[in-house]
Amino acid sequence: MAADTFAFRGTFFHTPAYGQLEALRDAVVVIQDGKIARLGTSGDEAALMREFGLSEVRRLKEGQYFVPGFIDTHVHAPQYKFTGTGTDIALMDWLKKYTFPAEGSFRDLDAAHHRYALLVKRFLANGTTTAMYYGSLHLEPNLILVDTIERLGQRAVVGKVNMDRHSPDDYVEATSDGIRDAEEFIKYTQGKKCTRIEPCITPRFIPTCTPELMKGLASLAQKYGTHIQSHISECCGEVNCVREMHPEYASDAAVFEEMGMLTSKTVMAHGTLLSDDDIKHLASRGTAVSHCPLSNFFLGDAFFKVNHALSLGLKVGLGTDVAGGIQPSMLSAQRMAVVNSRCLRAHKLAVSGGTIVTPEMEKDVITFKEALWLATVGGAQALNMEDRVGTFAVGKEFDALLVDTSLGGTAGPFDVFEGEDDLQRFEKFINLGDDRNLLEVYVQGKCVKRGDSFELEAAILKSGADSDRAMAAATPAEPNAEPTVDLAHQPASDSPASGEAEAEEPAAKRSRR
Ligand SMILES: O=c1[nH]c(=O)c2nc[nH]c2[nH]1
Ligand SMILES: [Zn+2]
Repeated sequence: MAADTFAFRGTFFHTPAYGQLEALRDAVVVIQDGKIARLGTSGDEAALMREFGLSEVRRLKEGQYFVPGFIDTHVHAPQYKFTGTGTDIALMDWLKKYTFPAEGSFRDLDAAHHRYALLVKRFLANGTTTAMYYGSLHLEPNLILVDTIERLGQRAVVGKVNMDRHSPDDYVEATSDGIRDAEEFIKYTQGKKCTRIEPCITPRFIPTCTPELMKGLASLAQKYGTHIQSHISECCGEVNCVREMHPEYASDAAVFEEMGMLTSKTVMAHGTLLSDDDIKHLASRGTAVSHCPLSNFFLGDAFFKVNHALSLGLKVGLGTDVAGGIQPSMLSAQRMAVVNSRCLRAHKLAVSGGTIVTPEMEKDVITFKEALWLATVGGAQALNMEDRVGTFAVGKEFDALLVDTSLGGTAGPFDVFEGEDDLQRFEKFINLGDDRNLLEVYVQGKCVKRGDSFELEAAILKSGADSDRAMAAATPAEPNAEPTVDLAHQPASDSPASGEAEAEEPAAKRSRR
């Protein structure tokens, strides 16, 4: 048996169609070279073992299931630092007060290294096998983010943030520098030839980007075939600001269209204030929206209507939008998507002033099955990865979570009672589960997290190769003080005393020697 060929027998849950939860029971799945090579039934087991030279097929225990890995289509990597705080103000002030200072502090590359290791581990532990990340403005911390993702085994689309106006003096770039650094970031990321990691063009949002910058970035996206991400029609403050800045365009979508930003590899976050015409326009370009329900509750001012957008042909994925969204978990995002849809129904009823729930009101409601589809297939579509991930099918890469629903009592987040079938157990996991239920996390057929161990990093550590780097990453120093970066007065090459991580020389520094 080839070392990279193995098989499982058990129940695999996935959502091949919107709202359809399929349980492949007593299935035998053979994984070879990271991909699903065969998907059979228990009756095929002996033949599959012979065909692939397998000496064993691992059987899942009762209450254990596989589900496709979750795909988070919108995360601000540096904002993980303040997730769970700063929830008191609207977007434009929130950016100034919390976000820009936090992102700027990643100029301290040791801190960046330490924080990004914690971020990627947290997301993998919560079952996010693929993430579309916003990085920060400065080039070097973004290279560290890419290195960290590579080392820990996550699949990701990563962008260096660009912003050349209406930004703080110490967190802004000249247009030409921004385009140059974005290109350097793309080359660095593509140069790794890591099939799990793809670069992305990332103009922060229209208010902080000149047309010249956006057009230059769109050319780069075309030249290198990259993804694009930004924010669109996200809240009243942003939309009103864009209308003032660009009275010649009817909407954010019209601005992005003119800048060449709407492609079939573009993901726009939020879209709560998109008109039907905008949605149809995005759909005609193959552009997706990342629905970020929890963040929309805090910063978005309005509901994104998932079912309505899908009915207009839009691609829709799900995002945590850390840190506008305060929970770094796609299980939480799924629950919030359901709650969002129920709020929409309640809102329509309230507006009607009556006590009759009409079929029209019901149309917006989604269940956990639709939410799971958004977190897997919808995300895969948004990232143009549908042929690779999102469901269990022959030829797809094995990105999967081994879920255990049998942790009872205080060892787990929920209890299972007599007579509950596997569908009920699985629904409990989606609605109540957390990282404790995730025994193993697979990306491209590799177990990247098992129990408390991050397996790729542990292997580097064990092999002794690059051991200083692996050691530092495996045991990051705990922060004991706020970094004292004063971006207004400190040159980029300075290393401010941060007290966070001191052990490792940042990979980006070394890689550029
Ligand atoms: O939720 C958000 N988070 C951000 O960082 C951001 N920047 C622009 N618009 C944004 N929205
Ligand atoms: Zn965002």
